Amino acid sequence: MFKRVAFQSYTSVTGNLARNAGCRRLASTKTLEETLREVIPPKQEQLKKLKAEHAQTVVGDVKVENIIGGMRGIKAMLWEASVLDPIEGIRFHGMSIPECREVLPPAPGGKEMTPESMLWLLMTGKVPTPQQSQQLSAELAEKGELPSFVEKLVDSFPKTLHPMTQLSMGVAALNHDSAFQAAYERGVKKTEYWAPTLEDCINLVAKLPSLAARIYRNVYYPDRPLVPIDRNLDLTGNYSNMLGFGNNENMTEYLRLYIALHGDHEGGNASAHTSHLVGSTLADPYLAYSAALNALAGPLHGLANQEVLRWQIAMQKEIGDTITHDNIKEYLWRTLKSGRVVPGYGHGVLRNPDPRFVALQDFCKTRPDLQASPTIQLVQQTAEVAPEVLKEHGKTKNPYPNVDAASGCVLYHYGLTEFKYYTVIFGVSRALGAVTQLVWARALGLPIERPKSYSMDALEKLIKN
Ligand SMILES: CC(=O)SCCNC(=O)CCNC(=O)[C@H](O)C(C)(C)COP(=O)(O)OP(=O)(O)OC[C@H]1O[C@@H](n2cnc3c(N)ncnc32)[C@H](O)[C@@H]1OP(=O)(O)O
Ligand SMILES: O=C([O-])CC(=O)C(=O)O
Repeated sequence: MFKRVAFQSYTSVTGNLARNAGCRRLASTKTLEETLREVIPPKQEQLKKLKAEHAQTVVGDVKVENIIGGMRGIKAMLWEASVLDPIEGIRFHGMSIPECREVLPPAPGGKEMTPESMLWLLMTGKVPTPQQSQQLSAELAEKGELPSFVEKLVDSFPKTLHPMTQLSMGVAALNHDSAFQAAYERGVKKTEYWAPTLEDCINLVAKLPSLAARIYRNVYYPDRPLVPIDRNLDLTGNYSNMLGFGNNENMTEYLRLYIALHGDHEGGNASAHTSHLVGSTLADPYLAYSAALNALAGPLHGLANQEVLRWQIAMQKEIGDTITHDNIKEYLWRTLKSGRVVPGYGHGVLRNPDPRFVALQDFCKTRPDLQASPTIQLVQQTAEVAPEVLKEHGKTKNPYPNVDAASGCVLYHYGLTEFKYYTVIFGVSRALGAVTQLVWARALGLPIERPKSYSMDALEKLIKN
């Protein structure tokens, strides 16, 4: 059994939410930048105080196992937008996923929180009003078009180039118009860095759907014309439209939830950390996020959602129509005995089922068409069997499903069957957290990242002394 209930039910949190939302919600219709101008000074003060009063306070030990174990467990980064609890999962400025789904404004006519609302929460720590969220949608739609040289660049890629490589290259090329880089060349003061960084970050988030949709069109449907951005739609409404799913409101709602949910997972995960590391050199946000996408493209991280679907479909083909727990168990053992990992299971920090997995499953549970889907049923049944098998296998510290176990099957059911594209959607999402940190790192004046490394000989010498 799970160690603790991963999160409260929607209804049980509603009472607290009204209070939380009330104290966080702004009465005004201030823009994102205006809101940031208000919330940055107290945070700068908080950091100053931490430095002055606690610079020498010890918060943990570093053991040899941490050094050789991928720095697992070392508390070593400042990250404002979210904190991951191994048992409860992610909290965005203290708010759980069900709480966010309850209070973050949806798109007009929709029910799911939008990525814009999530971005606002991540950046400011405040729940936006519906007007603020829609104002941000309008700003993103206005800035969403790609420069024509980036369109030409992306159109020149071979169809066989992985969509994640294309996304990373397209994002890097956007730095041609970086406001931060131009401001740096002009000699802008350090204390002013965050404003041009924010400008780049908003532009990046705005342009990601056009870039990602263009890659989808080029690779899979080269004869299909690309739909232009509709200034009246939210970010995901436009993305879904450009992908060719604009007439499927359920798919658009799923994408809103998916993109909002995958937005941030504290700072230590490989993509977020990469963005922060590269950004700490004062490389502009496009270069920092392009690097992050390369980390996301690894199969132990974001590419796992592609691998999960590939693996589940192969399982489906092999098992045929008689899907039983025993058949699934046998398939799981074959995967493990062949020396492969079970994609979508395990985690570097989590020690319970991922609440993002639970939220995506919850989306399926409320829709009979999704419940009837054989692929979704297979994913659900695998989640019932795999933890016991992985426990018996005895290696992974977390035998439960992570978000990638569930994210692809709904896309597949709605007709987005090209697995190699799945991580691109993750890439559209992860920008929310990465850009938030880039803005805050500049606002707080965080330094270049430079941990100390040791060779094994140097480590042995250190141990002897
Ligand atoms: C959005 C995300 O990035 S979520 C993660 C997506 N990735 C996946 O789903 C891929 C499958 N999972 C994994 O490979 C791992 O669980 C990771 C990469 C997520 C975490 O890695 P770690 O923190 O090193 O996991 P952990 O400490 O539990 O690993 C211990 C051992 O269990 C193995 N293990 C971990 N998860 C699995 C798994 N799902 N299947 C089989 N073996 C596993 C590890 O490979 C490791 O084996 P080793 O001692 O032979 O090297
Ligand atoms: O936190 C991690 O290491 C991996 C993960 O789930 C994410 O980045 O979303």
